[in-house]
Amino acid sequence: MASPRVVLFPFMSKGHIIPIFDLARLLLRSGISVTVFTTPASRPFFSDSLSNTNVNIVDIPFPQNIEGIPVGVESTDKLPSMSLFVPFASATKSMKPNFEQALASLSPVTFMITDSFLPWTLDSANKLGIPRFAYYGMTTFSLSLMRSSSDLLRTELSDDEVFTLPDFPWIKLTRNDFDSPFREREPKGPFFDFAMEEAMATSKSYGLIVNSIYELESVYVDHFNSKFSPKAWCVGPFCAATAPLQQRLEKPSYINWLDGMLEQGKQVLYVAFGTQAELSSEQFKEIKIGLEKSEVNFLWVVRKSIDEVDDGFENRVKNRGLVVTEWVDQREILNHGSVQGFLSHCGWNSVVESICAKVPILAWPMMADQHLNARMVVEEIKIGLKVETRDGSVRGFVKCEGLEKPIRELMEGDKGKEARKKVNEIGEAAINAIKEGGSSWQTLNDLILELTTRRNV
Ligand SMILES: O=c1ccn([C@@H]2O[C@H](COP(=O)(O)OP(=O)(O)O[C@H]3O[C@H](CO)[C@@H](O)[C@H](O)[C@H]3O)[C@@H](O)[C@H]2O)c(=O)[nH]1
Repeated sequence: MASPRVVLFPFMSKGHIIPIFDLARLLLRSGISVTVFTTPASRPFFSDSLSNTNVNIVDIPFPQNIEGIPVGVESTDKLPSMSLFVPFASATKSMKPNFEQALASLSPVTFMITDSFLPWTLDSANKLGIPRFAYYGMTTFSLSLMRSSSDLLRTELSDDEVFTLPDFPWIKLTRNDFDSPFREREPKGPFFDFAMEEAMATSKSYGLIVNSIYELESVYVDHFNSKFSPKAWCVGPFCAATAPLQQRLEKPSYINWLDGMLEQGKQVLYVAFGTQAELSSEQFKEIKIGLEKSEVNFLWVVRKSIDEVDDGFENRVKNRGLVVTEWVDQREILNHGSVQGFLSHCGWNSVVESICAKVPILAWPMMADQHLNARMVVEEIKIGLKVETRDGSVRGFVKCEGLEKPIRELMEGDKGKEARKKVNEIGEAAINAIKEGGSSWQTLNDLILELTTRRNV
């Protein structure tokens, strides 16, 4: 009998594509044939990352002539501004005819996992009688809190007024923990309409795939699955299925730099804010001062032009700090022996990667689900500390002092030590979850069995 075939279709954003590469590896390991959909400009990224696998890669043209979006931009990290997200995401709808044509030409597809940001793929799945799972880059912790808070957020609560939820009385939340437009009293606008379309398609899908681990958020997985549908399946951490590093002639210079730090017995703070967060110039300046004053060794990946950094800063910190403007292998950095802390925006992939590398986090959430992820990191699973905002509010400006103190605490203080101990324990459990007999391994097997039996009925 031919092996089951699964179709994967990530949204065109690095934070959504990268975990799907690892999910493909997890599925291959379970004897599944995998086809991944992408667009021509992203194809090289796919074929490089999946080169040592037999994943079938299909590219379909990305829509052209979308107002405001430069020609050739096929991934959100290349957008001139995140304000173009909705036109970009909405434009993907016109890929539907090509997607359906390619889908129909594949051998029978057992099920498909498509990004929740591609809600129109549900219709394609239904037309061809294929069960669709929506991939959410979020935790069930965030999903449960978002859904359970929606009524309270429609009341007169002020932005930083603390409230709790009857089902989770131990978590203190504020309106500011939720991103716009969801935190508004009367949410509306193009992004809200898009999110409603996404939620509607998800509610009619077969299930939700979550890049998390049952043990990490069992209360929230159980809550979600008892109150909402469709069912959320935690089959992560995907990154623990990552391919071993390939042989290479030369190491990137930042790895050589980290090697040097390790040889001198020095600990390094890794600083990176993902692919989407937009930092103001004022905020950028405070980071430089905070890093300089903290006196720790650091590797900072910036998405801004070097000119904004190059005011003598690099020269002043040259013996202990490295600023990198290129795309880096974040996992290799996090797993480097010298890296002992991560100043992170708490994008969910970064959190999972830090957990698997057993590196404690200094949380500085900026947008999307990041504030809720930061609550999970600091208050729920206690694997990190938080930067301090000037006025103590959730979204306040962070002055250099609000960075300097917690950076030192994370790298050298008792609270950092506790967080490091906790991340070691949780990291070990997370890595074990996808091994034979682990919770995610079992959940994925159950899912495959349910779907293959269903198809054979
Ligand atoms: O130079 C770089 C920069 C990033 N990465 C990788 O890119 C991914 C980034 O993902 P994430 O940390 O989640 O950040 P964002 O790209 O900003 O994530 C978006 O998507 C996430 C998943 O849905 C959300 O949790 C975030 O809030 C949202 O901003 C990670 O795998 C990183 O390892 C690299 O390997 N090299």
